[in-house]
Amino acid sequence: MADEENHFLKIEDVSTAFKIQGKYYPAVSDVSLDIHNDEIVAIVGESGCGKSTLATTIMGLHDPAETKIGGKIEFEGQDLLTLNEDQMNKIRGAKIGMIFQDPLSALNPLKRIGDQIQEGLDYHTKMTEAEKKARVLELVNQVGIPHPERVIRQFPHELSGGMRQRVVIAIAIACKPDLMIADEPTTALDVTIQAQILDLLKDIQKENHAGIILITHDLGVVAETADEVAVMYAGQVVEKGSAKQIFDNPLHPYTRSLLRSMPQKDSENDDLYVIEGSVPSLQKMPQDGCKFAPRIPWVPASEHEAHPTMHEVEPGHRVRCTCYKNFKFQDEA
Ligand SMILES: Nc1ncnc2c1ncn2[C@@H]1O[C@H](COP(=O)(O)OP(=O)(O)OP(=O)(O)O)[C@@H](O)[C@H]1O
Repeated sequence: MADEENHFLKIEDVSTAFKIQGKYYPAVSDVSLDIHNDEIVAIVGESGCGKSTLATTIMGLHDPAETKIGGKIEFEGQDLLTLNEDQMNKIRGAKIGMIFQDPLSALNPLKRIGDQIQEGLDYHTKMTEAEKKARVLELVNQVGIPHPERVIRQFPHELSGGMRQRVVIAIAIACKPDLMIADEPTTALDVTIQAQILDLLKDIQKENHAGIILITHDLGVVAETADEVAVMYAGQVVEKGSAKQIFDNPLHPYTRSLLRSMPQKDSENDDLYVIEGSVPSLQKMPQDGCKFAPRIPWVPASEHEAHPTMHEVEPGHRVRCTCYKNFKFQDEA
C-alpha cells in the first residue's frame, strides 16, 4: 500500500447538503478518504447513499445557491473547495477526468467522435493541429477501438454502447489526468463488455499512474478492480479498507448485507439475500445515532453508539459504530 506521503487527493470531513423547500439536508456527511497514484478506490453502496454527490462535489459541479458544502478536498496541494469556476475549469478535464454511467448522454450526438475527443486538447493544451490529430488517433487506439481513422469521423449513434463508453474514456484520459472519477462506468453495458471496460480502466491506470475513484453499486465490479474500498450508507462511509480486508473480513452489518446479496458465481441458488428496507430519502434520514439502525431493528440500541465514529480494527481497516461487534443476521443462530 502506498504511504501517507504520496496521497494526492485527500478528502477531509466533506459534507454536501442540498436545499429542499428552504432547508438543507445532507446527502454526504463528514466523508474522509485518501486516494493515491496507481490506486483504484471503489466507493460502493446502494442507490441514494451519496456516491454520485461525493463525485460531483469533488468535480465542483454543484450550484452554490442550492448546496452547502463543507470540509476540504486537497488535490495536489490546493483545496478544490476554495477554487472559483475558472480555476476549476482548468483542472476538470486536464487533471481530473470524469467518466459517467451513460455514454450516450455524455456525448454530443451532433459532433463527430474525433472532434469530441479533441475538445479537451483544444482547451487545455497548446498542441498544434497535427499534434492533436495524432493524439486523437493514439487515444482511439489506446482504448481499443478498431478502425480509428473511420471512427473519428463517425457520430455517437453509429457506435455500439461499449464503443461509445470507450470514446468517453478516451475523452477522460486525453490530457492524462492524475485522477479519474468513474461513476458506474459499466452499469449501462452488458456483462462481457463490462469486463472489457474494467480491464481497459485497469490498463489505463497502470499506464498513466493515475488514481481512480470507481463508483459502483456492484460488488462484483469492486472485486474485479479495486485496491481500496469505501462502503457508503446514508451519506457516510461506514467501512473502509483494502479490497482484501473488506471481502475477507467484512464487519459493518451494511457491508455484510451487501456481500450476502451478491450473486455467487458457482451457486445454483437464485434466492438472493435482500436487505430489508431501503436508503431513506434525505428528508427522512435519521439525524442522530447509527443511520443503519432502522434496518437492523433486532439489534438492541445499547449496541449502537450515540454518535458513531470510525474505529480502526486493523491497520487501514475502519468501521463505523460499535454495532458490528456482536452483529448476527436474524437467520443466524
Ligand atoms: N440536486 C439534488 N437535490 C436534492 N437532492 C438530491 C440532489 N442530488 C441528489 N440528491 C439526493 O441525495 C441522495 C444521494 O444521491 P446520490 O445520487 O448521490 O446517490 P448515489 O449513491 O450516487 O445513488 P445513484 O447510484 O442512484 O446515483 C439521494 O437521496 C438523492 O435523492
